[in-house]
Amino acid sequence: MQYMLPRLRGWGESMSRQAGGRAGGSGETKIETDRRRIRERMSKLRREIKDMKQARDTQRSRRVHSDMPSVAIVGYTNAGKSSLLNALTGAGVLVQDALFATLEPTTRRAEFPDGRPLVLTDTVGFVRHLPTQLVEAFRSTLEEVVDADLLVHVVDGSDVNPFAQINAVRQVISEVIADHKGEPPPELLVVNKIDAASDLMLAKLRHGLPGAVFVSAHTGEGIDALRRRMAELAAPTDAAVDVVIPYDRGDLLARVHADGRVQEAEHNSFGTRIKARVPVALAASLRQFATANGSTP
Ligand SMILES: Nc1nc2c(ncn2[C@@H]2O[C@H](COP(=O)(O)OP(=O)(O)OP(=O)(O)O)[C@@H](O)[C@H]2O)c(=O)[nH]1
Ligand SMILES: [Mg+2]
Repeated sequence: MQYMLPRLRGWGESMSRQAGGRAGGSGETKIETDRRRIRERMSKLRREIKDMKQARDTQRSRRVHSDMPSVAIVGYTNAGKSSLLNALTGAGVLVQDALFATLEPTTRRAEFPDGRPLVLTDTVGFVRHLPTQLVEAFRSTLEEVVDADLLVHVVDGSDVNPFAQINAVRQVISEVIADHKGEPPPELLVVNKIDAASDLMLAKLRHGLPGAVFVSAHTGEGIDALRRRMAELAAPTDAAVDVVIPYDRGDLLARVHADGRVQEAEHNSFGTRIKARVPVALAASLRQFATANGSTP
């Protein structure tokens, strides 16, 4: 943070608005007021981030056991992520014309057009040149990103340079993924604020981002199309099984361990009782061994 203060005029202005007006002590110049406000805001952010970790861990462990696809809404700060969550779910999450209006991931249940449930998580915004201390803090909130089945990457189409925002966000995502040594979830680009974007910029974006969906969280335009794209991309690739695999089917048991995520395993007189999430094709081969209360597709 410290190293940013000298060149933070633009930020300072937004932060001042966010802090609620431009009081400013007597004799303080505008830039001094801004710097003081940023300092206050950042120490508040640091405290709040510390408190979030525990709640997040609880939320995440719950989700691992859920069959619902999880979609994380990511994007540059102020792109309209929270507005999009509201447009998709009617959640009533805080929306503000301010940097870092959202300080912790918010998860809501939603439905695809065919009625299948999903969980949608609104995340903390990204910026370029985030001070090192804060990168660390925010990165931990981005664990949500690593666990997602799909990333809905929101871009502000009314920004002067949406392409730069996209690159900055992708850079942060790839760093987060590299830290977790995981595979990046698929990404769906969503250009938001088309009601406010210029025709020229929209034309450039349509040309440069052929797979993107164009929406306005404000007017609702494109939201249904977005829902349909999300449903296509977040189709579950695995299924929950609860089976007893006989001891002479060591081959199947080995495949469950190799290709699936085992939640519980115990040996009984009939075979190995196993609860796991496995690829849909393997679930079909296991169907014959389903337990009475277990379910296979
Ligand atoms: N014109 C227009 N403005 C929008 C649209 N969506 C969001 N906004 C405005 O953009 C600003 C930021 O919206 P948020 O939803 O808080 O953005 P965010 O990405 O969650 O921001 P952070 O949580 O701060 O990272 C607010 O002033 C919104 O009213 C839209 O479709 N059109
Ligand atoms: Mg937000």
